[in-house]
Amino acid sequence: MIEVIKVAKHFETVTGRLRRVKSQVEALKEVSFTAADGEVTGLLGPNGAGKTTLLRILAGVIRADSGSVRIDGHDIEREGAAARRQLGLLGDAKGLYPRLSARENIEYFAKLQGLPDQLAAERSQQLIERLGMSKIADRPALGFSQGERMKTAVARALVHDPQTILLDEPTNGLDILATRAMRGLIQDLRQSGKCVMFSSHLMQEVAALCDRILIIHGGQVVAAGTPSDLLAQSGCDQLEDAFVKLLGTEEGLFG
Ligand SMILES: Nc1ncnc2c1ncn2[C@@H]1O[C@H](COP(=O)(O)OP(=O)(O)OP(=O)(O)O)[C@@H](O)[C@H]1O
Repeated sequence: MIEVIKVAKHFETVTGRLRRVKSQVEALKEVSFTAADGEVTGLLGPNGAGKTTLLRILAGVIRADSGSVRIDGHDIEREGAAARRQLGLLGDAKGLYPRLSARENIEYFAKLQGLPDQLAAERSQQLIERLGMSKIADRPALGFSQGERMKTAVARALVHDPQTILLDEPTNGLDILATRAMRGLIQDLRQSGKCVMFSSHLMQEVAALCDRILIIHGGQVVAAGTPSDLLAQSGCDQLEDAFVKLLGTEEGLFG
């Protein structure tokens, strides 16, 4: 379960060589929500809405300026290690160690999470089978296709069997078959009682998979609820129209 209370985050940027100009980006402005176990929560918003920033804060990769986050009851500031044990993150970078094989990449992360060698090997093998990676499992990651990299990164995020799973644009760059496999995996995770949160700027993707949807725009939650809640809130009878109305712009949603 994820509990977020009034989380805010800004970034400072400096431009110009001769005359340095400082500016500030308010990436998140007092965002609050709860994401439950056994549900898929979609984080929907156009480019630059604050989705990646929010997921990175939830995963403890960057710190919020203010507000609080609890993962399965553990405060990410005060009980960071306990919170991170419950978390699997598929981040935006998906960097793999190029000289290690897919299996070694997965096992290495399992060991970083504190799994003993044998359990790390067993869990890695289970995920390799579940994700249909047997043919690439023992090849070095260097030269992997986008889909192969994605599968390895997903296995790595799930290898310690986390209760809460954060996926940043998990189908980005995947072909139709790989996208369907990813959707199946997300549904299986929900079925087994996990709390799954994933970000997307594609309305169709979120509508197809999510029990609850959080729409963010300009660093703020502009609407939240089940798909039928969103229809009721917007007064529309099509989800696509509801999203546009709640967001106040069509920008970036249908890319
Ligand atoms: N390290 C950073 N330094 C400066 N600004 C940043 C930084 N990270 C994010 N931002 C800014 O914060 C805002 C939110 O960015 P974020 O990456 O969270 O959006 P997003 O919803 O994930 O967008 P996209 O769909 O385009 O990936 C943007 O205006 C972005 O430029």
